[in-house]
Amino acid sequence: MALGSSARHSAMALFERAVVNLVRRNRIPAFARSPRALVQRCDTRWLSTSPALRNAPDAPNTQIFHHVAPLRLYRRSLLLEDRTVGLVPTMGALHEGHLSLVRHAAAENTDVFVTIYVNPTQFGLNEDLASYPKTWEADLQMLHELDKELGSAGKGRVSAVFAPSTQTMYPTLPPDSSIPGVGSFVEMRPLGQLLEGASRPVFFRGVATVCMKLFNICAPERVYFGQKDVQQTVVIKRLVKDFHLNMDVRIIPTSRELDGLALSSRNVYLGERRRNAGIVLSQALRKAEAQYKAGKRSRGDILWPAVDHGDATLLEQETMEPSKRAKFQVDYISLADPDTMEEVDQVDDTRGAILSGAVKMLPVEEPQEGEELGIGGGQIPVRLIDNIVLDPVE
Ligand SMILES: Nc1ncnc2c1ncn2[C@@H]1O[C@H](COP(=O)(O)OP(=O)(O)OP(=O)(O)O)[C@@H](O)[C@H]1O
Ligand SMILES: CC(C)(CO)[C@@H](O)C(=O)[O-]
Ligand code: BAL
Repeated sequence: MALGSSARHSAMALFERAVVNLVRRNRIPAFARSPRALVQRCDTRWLSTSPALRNAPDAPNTQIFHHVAPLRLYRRSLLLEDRTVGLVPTMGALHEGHLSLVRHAAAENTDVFVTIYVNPTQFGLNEDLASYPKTWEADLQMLHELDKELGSAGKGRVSAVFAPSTQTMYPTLPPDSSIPGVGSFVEMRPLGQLLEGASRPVFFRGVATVCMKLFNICAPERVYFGQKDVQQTVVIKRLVKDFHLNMDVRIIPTSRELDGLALSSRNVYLGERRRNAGIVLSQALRKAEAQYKAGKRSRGDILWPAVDHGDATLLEQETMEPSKRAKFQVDYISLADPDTMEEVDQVDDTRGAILSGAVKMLPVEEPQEGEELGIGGGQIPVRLIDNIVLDPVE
């Protein structure tokens, strides 16, 4: 008999409670208390369905979860075995940057949970939610390959992928992306309204809210975030501190292309012309960093070469033929305090600072026959962000 979705959820909750009670009262035999045995009855999917194959060293090891109850059950069973969980939240469309987070998580934990969920509440009403890249099968394949590699290296394994629906993540529907927004949200003010938050007003409300949910569901010992999204890392650290969340936050260095462009899921929309021009941001930030390394501490001294480089590159593009150029808008170049992301006039040597920037790559003009234009034919505007940490000086 098919159950309706709320009946299924209640059944799952009852099942979970029953199992936990049995485990507490020691009524579940040892073999059945293994994480795998416990979740096999739930609606999870293995990358391999054969138990014999799963036990081989390079066998598919990762379970896919779409619902909260079975994942919680699995998490609790890991706890009973003194295993630790490192959580890597993502929006999918995985690339080497994401894999680097997983590798770091596997080096410090017995089990890595990767979440794949394109969270609607962090996208404003006019942002690119609808066109955000979705590459589910390729993502699973990448995680599977990485898990095999981790298995042979004797590291922690990618034991769970959590890919919930929006109904699961937002039980009180619908999720709202409007300002001020109706729903249950976590917000950090003014931190979430600065820089990225100024251009994407609901972004950090959505990020903090969905991460709070993911943290509550997965109960990890450690959470892993990329340095590329620096303001997001500050928001997450604040979330963990202000809400007394019992987990450590790890920040992993930005993975880059050889020329310095930060890897990003949205890069697939750039195409060759915009990709070549998009390097302007990382170049500009490097110029400002060089000033800091040369002993400059005032805002003007540090930032002017970055702003100058942006202006000069833009001018260069504007004087090219429309069929060759890639125009962009600089949203901001910032020099900010590492804990508050508020702009600073002078860098305090004991605190250091964050150099960051955002540019919007505009749709390409006069696309050419045979030109590599990226997904969307070069017509989807692409927001690029990047940053450099200016370390405190001893
Ligand atoms: N180049 C990178 N190096 C290190 N971490 C990264 C990199 N790109 C993304 N991450 C991290 O991966 C996690 C998931 O990010 P997300 O799925 O949004 O990918 P993304 O590449 O940042 O996509 P987007 O195009 O939305 O910026 C975040 O913690 C993010 O900071
Ligand atoms: C942290 C995150 C997964 C929340 O949706 C997202 O903002 C991201 O991928 O950086
Ligand atoms: N990596 C941040 C997710 C976003 O841009 O929505």
